[in-house]
Amino acid sequence: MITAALRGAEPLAPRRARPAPDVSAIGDLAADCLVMELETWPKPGLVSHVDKGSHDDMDAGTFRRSAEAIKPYLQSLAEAGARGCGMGRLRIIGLDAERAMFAATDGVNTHRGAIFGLGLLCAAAGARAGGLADPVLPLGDVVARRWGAGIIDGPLLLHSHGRAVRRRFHAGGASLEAASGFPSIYRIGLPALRRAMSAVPGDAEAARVEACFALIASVEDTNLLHRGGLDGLRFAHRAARQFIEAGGVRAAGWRERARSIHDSFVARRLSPGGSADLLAMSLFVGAEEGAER
Ligand SMILES: CC(C)(COP(=O)(O)OP(=O)(O)OC[C@H]1O[C@@H](n2cnc3c(N)ncnc32)[C@H](O[C@H]2O[C@H](COP(=O)(O)OP(=O)(O)OP(=O)(O)O)[C@@H](O)[C@H]2O)[C@@H]1O)[C@@H](O)C(=O)NCCC(=O)NCCS
Ligand SMILES: Nc1ncnc2[nH]cnc12
Repeated sequence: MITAALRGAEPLAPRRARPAPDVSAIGDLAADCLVMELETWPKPGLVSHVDKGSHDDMDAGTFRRSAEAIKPYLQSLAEAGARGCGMGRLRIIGLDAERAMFAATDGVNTHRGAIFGLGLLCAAAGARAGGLADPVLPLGDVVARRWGAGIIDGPLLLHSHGRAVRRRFHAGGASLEAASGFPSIYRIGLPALRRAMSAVPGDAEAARVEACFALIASVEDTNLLHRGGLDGLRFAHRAARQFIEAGGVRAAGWRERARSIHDSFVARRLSPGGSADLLAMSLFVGAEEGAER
């Protein structure tokens, strides 16, 4: 379902006007993007098809079950967007998706952040497919305009690591990212994907690695703050920035360097789950809007 250019060896298609997407395909595409994120290695500290990174309570199978379980809810969010639903309705579907995720993973939090961010982007894609949003408006702007205020004014989760560290470190987290129209996707994730796809055509996994490192280098990831505090966040930013500044996946020996950074995150038990989610969202937006845009 995901575009061949993002999955494998084909070059990107030239930029062109696209027909309105089919609402019924949005949930499948979003779930495919979650699997593409999983199937990216080396990703510092994160779970992949190769290893469990800094985690001992989840592996690739846990993530695959989770992606499959939340797919129908991502589709429901797209349909709700196409019907013009407000944030209250989206939140109810999002909370149902969280319950389905926990049931599929025996209580492990694999995709709570992705349900939130990717779910809102699915709703935006639905609104666009349903003719309720300007077809040339980026999906992030659709989210910010239609649901930004509802996101900021929404109820807080009572028991979340994110809430505690956001208070302690004054971090914005997933809500601010979404309410601001996903600047990390448009300024960092998508440009990195495009840059790497033209530098190493035919290696879509390398492009995903580049985007993952670029995101880790700048995102204020509440998972890193939760596990490593400010020192952990700074360590992650520095290591990922050095990888990108050394040429990223365009430089000879990049895979060994990326693997060694992955090992250094595992040694510190750091896991940038927010950046992993933003990688999946960048793939989704790239496929919906054209990664070459
Ligand atoms: C509004 C919510 C997002 C509130 O959630 P929370 O209060 O937890 O807020 P955040 O701290 O903002 O983080 C939520 C998750 O978002 C990901 N994330 C982190 N930083 C960012 C960022 N800067 N930008 C975007 N996204 C970010 C991250 O999710 C991923 O990591 C989780 C797995 O991590 P793991 O290391 O396993 O951590 P834990 O299991 O928590 O602990 P330990 O293992 O360390 O013990 C996983 O969820 C990934 O997806 C953050 O965790 C939202 O949840 C909410 O209100 N939901 C209600 C439904 C709703 O409103 N839906 C709207 C329509 S869909
Ligand atoms: N691949 C991954 N590993 C760990 N946490 C994540 N959160 C989202 N994707 C993840």
